[in-house]
Amino acid sequence: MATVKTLGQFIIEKQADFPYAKGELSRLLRDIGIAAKIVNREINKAGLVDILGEAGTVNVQGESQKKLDIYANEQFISALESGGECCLVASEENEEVVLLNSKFSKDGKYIVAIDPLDGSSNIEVNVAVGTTFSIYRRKTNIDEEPNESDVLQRGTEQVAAGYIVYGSSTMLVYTTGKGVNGFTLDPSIGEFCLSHPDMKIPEDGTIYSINEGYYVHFPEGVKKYIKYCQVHDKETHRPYTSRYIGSMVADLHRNLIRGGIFIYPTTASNPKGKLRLVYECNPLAFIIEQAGGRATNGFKRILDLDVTEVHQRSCIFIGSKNMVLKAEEMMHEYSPIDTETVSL
Ligand SMILES: O=P(O)(O)OC[C@H]1O[C@](O)(COP(=O)(O)O)[C@@H](O)[C@@H]1O
Ligand SMILES: [Mg+2]
Ligand SMILES: [Mg+2]
Repeated sequence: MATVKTLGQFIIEKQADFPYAKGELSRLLRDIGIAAKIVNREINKAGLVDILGEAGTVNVQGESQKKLDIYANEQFISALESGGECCLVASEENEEVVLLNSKFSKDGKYIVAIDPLDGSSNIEVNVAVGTTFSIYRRKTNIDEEPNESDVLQRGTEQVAAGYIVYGSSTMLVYTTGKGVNGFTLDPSIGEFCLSHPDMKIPEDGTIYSINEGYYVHFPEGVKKYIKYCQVHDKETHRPYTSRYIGSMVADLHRNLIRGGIFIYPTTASNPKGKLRLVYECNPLAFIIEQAGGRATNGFKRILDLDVTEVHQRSCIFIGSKNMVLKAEEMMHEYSPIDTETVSL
């Protein structure tokens, strides 16, 4: 009989990969798993409880916050605070970084950046949404008060990252830099169980994922790439299929399993891109790279981008390696960046 391996068991087992590990990161990942279960419980019965709709507040991005954005944010922050391994949180829903001050967490060695609810526009319509998380070691000493500078680290400094997708099933997918593993929540035992070991994204795919509603505002290189995807060419399995859920986590998860590319370029309304580098692009880029894929801003590796602001935005080309390389080729040819004037 197949034995299940829970997330907790797997994390402890993998701790052996890190000779100096004392279990802090394992406990931190456990805390994120606990908050994910609580948020999942509310999402599953969203229509029955007063958790749908607007919260009546606006976040630092100028977006109106949904009740579920706020609820998820509170659940993750309180789980991290009571867990004691994290001393500071950067969240999409908080303008300032959140100092965790409980007697346990103030000495926490880790920083967590989080998008508590990704795909907010899909909450009310019962379409998959997600959570993303990124974990760093603090840069400030244990006797110093952690601050924003602890968050302004390049994606290459992540010690772990992952996402939770709340879809037809709920899955938690994460990496600590040694491959990517996926766990499905079994509601009957209330545990995330290993269901997708050692996930790899196909080097090529036939799915492209971009909001074509903004087509006229896209850089020429992106327009050319979309046309490339739509050309009829049996040999290269084109035309590709267009799929766009509108929840980045769900679009990425599909492409991780099937192969494909997700692009959120610069647009007229978002000249620097829409998605946030620290808690959307960096964690997903770490996952996709660890699964054998590629993630750039069309010119430079996402994980190498300098981080100067907590809510900084970036454009992103992410997914199957050869598809991203092709899109970059188009960007270099049709939308070259003058690196003299534009810092990447
Ligand atoms: O509606 P658009 O402009 O295509 O944007 C959709 C994108 O915005 C997001 O919803 C932004 O994330 P949040 O919902 O966390 O703000 C992504 O999940 C998604 O990929
Ligand atoms: Mg998001
Ligand atoms: Mg969000």
